[in-house]
Amino acid sequence: FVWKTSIRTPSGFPNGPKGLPVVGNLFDMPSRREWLTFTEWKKSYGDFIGMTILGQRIVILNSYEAVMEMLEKRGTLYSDRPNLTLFRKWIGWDWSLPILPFGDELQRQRKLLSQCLSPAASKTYNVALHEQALLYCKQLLKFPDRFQKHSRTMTGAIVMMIVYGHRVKEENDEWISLAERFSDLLGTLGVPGSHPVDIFPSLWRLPPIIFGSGFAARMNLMRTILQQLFREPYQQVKQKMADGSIHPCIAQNLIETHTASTGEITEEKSIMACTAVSYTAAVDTTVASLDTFILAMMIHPDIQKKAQQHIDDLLNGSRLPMFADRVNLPYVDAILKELYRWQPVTPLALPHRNMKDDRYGDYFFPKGTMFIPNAWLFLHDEEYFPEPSKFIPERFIDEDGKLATVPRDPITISFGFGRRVCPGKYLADNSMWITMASVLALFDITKPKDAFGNDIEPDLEYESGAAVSRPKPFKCCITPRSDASAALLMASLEQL
Ligand code: HEM
Repeated sequence: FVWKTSIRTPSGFPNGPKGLPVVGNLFDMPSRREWLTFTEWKKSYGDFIGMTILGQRIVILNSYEAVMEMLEKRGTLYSDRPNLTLFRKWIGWDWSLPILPFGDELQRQRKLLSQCLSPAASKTYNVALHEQALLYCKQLLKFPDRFQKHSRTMTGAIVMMIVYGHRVKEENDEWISLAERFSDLLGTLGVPGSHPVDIFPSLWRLPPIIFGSGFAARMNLMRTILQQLFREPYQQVKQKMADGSIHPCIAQNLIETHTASTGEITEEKSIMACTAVSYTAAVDTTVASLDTFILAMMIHPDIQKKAQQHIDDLLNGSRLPMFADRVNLPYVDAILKELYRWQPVTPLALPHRNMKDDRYGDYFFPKGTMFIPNAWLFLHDEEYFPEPSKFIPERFIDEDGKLATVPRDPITISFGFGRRVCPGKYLADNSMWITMASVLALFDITKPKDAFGNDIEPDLEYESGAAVSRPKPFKCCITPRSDASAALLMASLEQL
């Protein structure tokens, strides 16, 4: 213990808060909205903040240029992940792509996903995305107060359809319920990497009951659910392929392209793993983005009206927006970029780790250092985004009313970096665009009123979970813009 926690800071390692003997900076680490503290610390420590927590060296990267050089250009060196022993050993999540260490399995899974989620491949899901956006609007029409629940249902339905060709039931879908149960349990485990077994990995050899019977029961339950999520939807795809009832989907595509002439499916475990992780990776992130969209439109009626005007000018109320209209609706895209910038869903991306000693300028980083890129800071840099706390989509529109080319496009920052960049980035972006365009065309989003007719102001503070930042629950009014828009939605749904 003493050896592990008393590793001396090597010369050239960046400065940071002083910390205590043995525990290091354990008590300096902010427990919520860490990116704001790291941004504040930049004033004292600069672009690199070096810390040690119980022997683990950590560097906060407050410099965009350093992130581009280290995580992007020297990507092979900086693509490992911290060793999340609790996930890997106790709940059996060692196959999960976001936590895989750098190596063959990571590369295999990323290659499989890029075959199905490249920019070109992502376009093939546009029909399914459009359909789900319309169904989402139908739910908004029926039960506007439950907009946050509808965002979750829609995103889950998109993933299950695209990944497994599974059409979810409106209520109590077995896979959605299981995946949601797993997400809820995950939320009870605290910040990944903070459990004693993550800090002292050899503890995993002891039974989890040393942390209490409730904890051990949770570990067991999570392990069981994960096994089900890993195997069963995949087996169902194989079954449906055999009886000819499969809907085109990622799992089917991967099975077909990896079936040898002998009938053997090569890389089958990796196919099962990269499909099974999609739900967890996609839902919380996309739902948080949609919540931010609704919130931003509610508190900026002028921006909402302007976007609606653009849509009306193009379509004259004759139909709802389609993907083909995207090029002619740059203002909707500008709103999306501003959402990624204003309240990034993953303000610190996910931590990376270096696999060899390295130097950057005068700094020295020993192998195994954990790097946390402060994406929030890069997206709130006044030099690139004046008045960064304000929601101003016009930053991304040029003099001709087209999308401007900007030096820091938020989409290149808010989905992470280098060889660990989010593989679902294009799918998520397309899904956000069609949902936003459909909602803007059909609904007015306004603040709710109190008993005296006054606007109820939302709490604009965000909650931070394990990696995702999302608005606190809020209320809003979502009403059809006119009788004609409700009729247009019904007509569009009939054409599906
Ligand atoms: C708005 C929605 C989303 C946001 C903001 C987002 C953001 C991110 C970020 C920041 C990372 C970490 C990158 C890094 O380590 O540098 C990540 C990783 C990942 N994302 Fe997303 N994501 C979104 C949606 C999706 C979707 C729809 C999918 C799948 C269909 C997905 C699958 C993944 C996977 C598998 C990883 C792990 C990659 C790895 O470790 O190599 N994400 N995402």
